[in-house]
Amino acid sequence: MAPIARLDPAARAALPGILPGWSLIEGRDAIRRGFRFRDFSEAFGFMARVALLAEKHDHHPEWSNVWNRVEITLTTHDAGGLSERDVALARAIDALLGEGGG
Ligand SMILES: C[C@H](O)[C@H](O)[C@H]1CNC2=NC(N)=NC(=O)C2=N1
Repeated sequence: MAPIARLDPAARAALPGILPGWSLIEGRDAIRRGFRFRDFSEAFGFMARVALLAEKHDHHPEWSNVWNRVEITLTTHDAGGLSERDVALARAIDALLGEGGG
């Protein structure tokens, strides 16, 4: 299997424009976004939908949930940092919420 390429500097610089809701994590080649819902049921429903997306992408989040909050961190373990897989999954997650348009 071909190795997964990490994002090059130009792709990295473009991230804020492509994924405005996501932030680069200090000291780690990863992006993070926090989500807040009405209650646990809505948060967990969102997580279930993200889980299906993750399986479809064969790319899986690091995440946590506290009642109505979900925090998702994306990085590519097989690449040792950010790759296009993270960008694709982040965009798909944003699209679940009706954001990002394409
Ligand atoms: C074998 C399988 O395709 C890999 O282990 C996938 C699974 N999900 C993954 N998810 C993430 N976030 N990074 C990976 O490198 C990764 N690799």
